[in-house]
This record gives sequence, structure tokens and C-alpha cells, in this order.
Amino acid sequence: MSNTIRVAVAVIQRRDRILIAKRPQHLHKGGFWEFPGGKQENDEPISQALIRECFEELAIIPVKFSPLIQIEHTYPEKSVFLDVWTVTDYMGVPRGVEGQPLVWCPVKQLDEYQFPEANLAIVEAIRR
Ligand SMILES: Nc1nc2c([nH]c(=O)n2[C@H]2C[C@H](O)[C@@H](COP(=O)(O)OP(=O)(O)OP(=O)(O)O)O2)c(=O)[nH]1
Ligand SMILES: [Mg+2]
Repeated sequence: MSNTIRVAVAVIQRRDRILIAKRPQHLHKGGFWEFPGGKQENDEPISQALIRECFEELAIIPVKFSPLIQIEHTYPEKSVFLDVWTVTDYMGVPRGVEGQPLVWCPVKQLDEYQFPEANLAIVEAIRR
């Protein structure tokens, strides 16, 4: 699909908790919780997109990360290809640079938050 958006997504893990963020209301899927991340830029390696988005949104720099899962999903408005990475080490202290609320959510409690549809498979992958 030509107009599929490629997105780098960070599942940032500390012990049994995952860092989730609330998407700003004005964006696609605004108000839903998400794993931090964003669109890959032209000619940008996906790992670079992951690092850049973590820095832009959380002011941290991932240093240890590995691929978790890739998901293609079509919403009524657009199609996305989520390239999801587990981040197990990073420099800095995460903060919501864009004012977005952050929660360190225990893996067991991820169901209590409302995520975009495509994220169901991510939550399953985290639990495997
Ligand atoms: N970051 C993120 N995006 C997700 C998740 N699940 C999901 O369906 N998406 C979708 C929503 C958006 O359509 C797209 C990500 O785009 P984005 O709005 O975060 O991109 P960006 O950070 O580059 O934002 P911008 O520069 O365009 O404002 O992927 C998720 O867990 N995290
Ligand atoms: Mg984003």
C-alpha cells in the first residue's frame, strides 16, 4: 500500500512496568493511550526514527533496544505500519515534553487503558 504510514513505536520497559503516554487530543487517535513513537522520516533508518521520537516526546535517548513486533493496520482514516521495539535501557529521565501525561503501567494493568485498535497485538506480544 503506497500511502501506509511507517511508525517507530517504543515499548519502554523498567522491571514489570511499561511507559505509556496519552495522545494529545488534536492528533489522529487523540485521547487514546499509546506507546511513544511517531512517523519515520524519508530515508531515515527505523532505529533512528525510534531514537529521535523518544527524544522529541520524552527527552530520553534509547541505548538498548530490540525488535518486538511489526503490525499493519488499516483504520477508516489511514493505514499504519507499526514497527515496535522493546527499549530496555536509555539515557535521561522520561518526561512528557509535549505536555502529555505519562504512566508507568504494570504489564498486568495494560488492559485498563484505552489504546488504538492496532495496539491489541502489541499488548499480546509484551505478555508473551
Ligand atoms: N506513537 C504511536 N502511534 C500509534 C500507536 N498505535 C497506533 O495505532 N498509532 C498510530 C497513530 C498515528 O496514526 C500513527 C503515529 O503517528 P504520530 O502522530 O505519533 O506521529 P508523530 O509522533 O510523528 O506525530 P506528528 O509529528 O505527525 O505530530 O500511528 C502507538 O502505540 N504509538
Ligand atoms: Mg508521536
